[in-house]
Amino acid sequence: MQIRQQLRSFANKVSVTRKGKERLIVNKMTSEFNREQLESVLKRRFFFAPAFDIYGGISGLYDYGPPGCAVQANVVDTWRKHFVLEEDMLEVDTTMLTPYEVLKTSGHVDKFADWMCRDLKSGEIFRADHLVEEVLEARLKGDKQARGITENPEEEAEKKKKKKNRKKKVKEIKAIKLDDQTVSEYEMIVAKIDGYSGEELGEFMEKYNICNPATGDPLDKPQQFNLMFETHIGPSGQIKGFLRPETAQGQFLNFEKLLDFNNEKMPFASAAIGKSFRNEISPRSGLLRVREFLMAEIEHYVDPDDKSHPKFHTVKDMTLDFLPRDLQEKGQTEPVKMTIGEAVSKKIVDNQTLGYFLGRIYLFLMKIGISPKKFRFRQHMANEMAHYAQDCWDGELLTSYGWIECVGCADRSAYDLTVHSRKTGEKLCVRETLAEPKIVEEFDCEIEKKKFGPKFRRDAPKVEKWLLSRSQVELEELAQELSSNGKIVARIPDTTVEEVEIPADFVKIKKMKKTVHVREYIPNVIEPSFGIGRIIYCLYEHSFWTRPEDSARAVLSFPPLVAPTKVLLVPLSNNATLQSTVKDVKEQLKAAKIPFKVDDSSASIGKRYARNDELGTPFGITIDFDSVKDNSVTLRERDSTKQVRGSLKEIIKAINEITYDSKSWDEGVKNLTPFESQTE
Ligand SMILES: Nc1ncnc2c1ncn2[C@@H]1O[C@H](COP(=O)(O)OP(=O)(O)OP(=O)(O)O)[C@@H](O)[C@H]1O
Repeated sequence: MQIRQQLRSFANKVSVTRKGKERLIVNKMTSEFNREQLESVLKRRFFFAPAFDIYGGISGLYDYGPPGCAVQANVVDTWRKHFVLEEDMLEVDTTMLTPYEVLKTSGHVDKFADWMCRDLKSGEIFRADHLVEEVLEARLKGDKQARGITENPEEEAEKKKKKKNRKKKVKEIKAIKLDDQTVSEYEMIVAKIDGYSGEELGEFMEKYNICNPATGDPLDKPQQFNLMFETHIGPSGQIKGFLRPETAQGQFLNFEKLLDFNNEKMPFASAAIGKSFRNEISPRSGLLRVREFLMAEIEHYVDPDDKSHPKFHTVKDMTLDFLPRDLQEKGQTEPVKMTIGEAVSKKIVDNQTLGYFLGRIYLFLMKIGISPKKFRFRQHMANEMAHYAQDCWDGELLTSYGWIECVGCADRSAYDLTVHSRKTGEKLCVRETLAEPKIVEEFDCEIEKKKFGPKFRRDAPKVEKWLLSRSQVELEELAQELSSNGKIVARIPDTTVEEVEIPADFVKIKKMKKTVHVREYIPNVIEPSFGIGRIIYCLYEHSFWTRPEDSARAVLSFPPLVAPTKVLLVPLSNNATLQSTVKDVKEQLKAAKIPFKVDDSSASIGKRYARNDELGTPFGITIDFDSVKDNSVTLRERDSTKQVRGSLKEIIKAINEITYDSKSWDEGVKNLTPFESQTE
């Protein structure tokens, strides 16, 4: 929820116990998990690599290689089917280049920023909150050491092992005892680190003497740094713009066209998948904090008076891990298990539509292979959210860097449509014909049209349009302004003057009884927002393990649905007799649209399988001399290394059912013959 976090100057402080940001210090994974080994596999097998590598790279920019691309394509495909198709969403593809005006109106130009501070000597730049956090955590750790308090020995050993390879700002931890008061102050700051203003961070830096941790040189006061990449559109350099920091604004701006496309029916949702750009001050933790990343966002438009969801019953009995704000306020970090139905009925989750999407987000993540044990929904604290947001939950995944926000799900109220409507004068609202006409008391705006031309000249149509498109709340304010000042003074978009003065005799704004046939409202927006790259990195961690009998043999246990290649085809040997069968099997796999790779190298079958376990290939088909005789092949399952034998037709059927119909291995191969093999 970047925009909500960045717009928190509206809601200054966060009293959150500890948001799961990347933690360079605490590795909460099981002791078997070895991040260096995973990273080495991902690098060696070219899942991804630093962009512009041979030029030295630029931090926060990465290229995906063939397996990384295939995983991404499969995750995006699953997302599209799970949300866009199953939920009848309207997908749009909007431009990444966004004019200044749009992002000024949305609040990004003023508020989409983090705090940075500069080393006065070397010019090195630090992200202020990360720096304060890391320095204080290091001092707290030094204090524990000085007091002889040891942490979990397993974790300690793991950390020592990794310490050497880690590039950290805080290089050394000195065992220095702090007084109790300082310890509790440090702990409180670290716990609430997400919510401090630049001024407060500056005060901590001064009070606790926080300098460049590597050199001890002094740092400048924190300055706000806008995270958007600025550019100019067109050769004149006159049109200022930005690379978009989220896809959401492009969707809001198309609201009217989408509503029309949907035959004016509500509720409905738009969706977009596309790159977003954020000039992060200190990109780190691999794919988790980068400067260019793929987002998949949904904007679900709903009646503010009725946030029920027709399919809520399909998720209401799902039990999930929730970390609500009241628990966080009490310092609790353990989530509670609850059904979505209970969370909504107790108003822990604000409404059914939000609850419905929490359920759908969870199901999507499980489908692509995220571990249910490393997932939780954490609610934003009341003052962590933007002032307009009604409720907001982050889908967080546990990684070796700690709990990481991978999906945000917020009720953004009517904020975005309202600000864009105000700015452009376009009504971004829903008009619903009422079953029965209603008598209502409403503000009405009558204008003396003939007076507008002579006074406002070219601006006249814009002033008229602006007045006639005001909402009820705005009309009430304008009526008060007219009665107290005798005129309206307003900034009206695209007029030739900065402020327009409308005299009292040009316009009458009065409350009157009216019979209305139409109800007009600005919809609220429920927004699930996915960072695809972050999710994929978590999937890599959650899928990674090594064979107990040989820790050098790494496996990526992707579900077949998202695995880059589904089948490894291995001829038993290079004997020419097998060639025509191999060709035949290839053709049949192609016809069945099953992505496969052939490994006909001279390496042993076991080695060939092991190489592909690292790529997460879920199935192996072995072609041997019996295959030539009777067209039977063996099928090997990556995780269990179990094998079965059957005709190629039966094997293809089993692969398809396991991959695309979510059948388990046992179910998929129940009619095939178990096969004992010495190949592993
Ligand atoms: N720098 C980034 N690199 C990779 N993914 C990101 C980055 N920033 C945001 N995302 C992804 O986009 C999703 C939606 O963006 P949102 O604005 O909610 O994030 P955010 O709250 O700014 O994240 P953070 O607090 O970690 O910076 C996040 O849940 C995350 O998955």
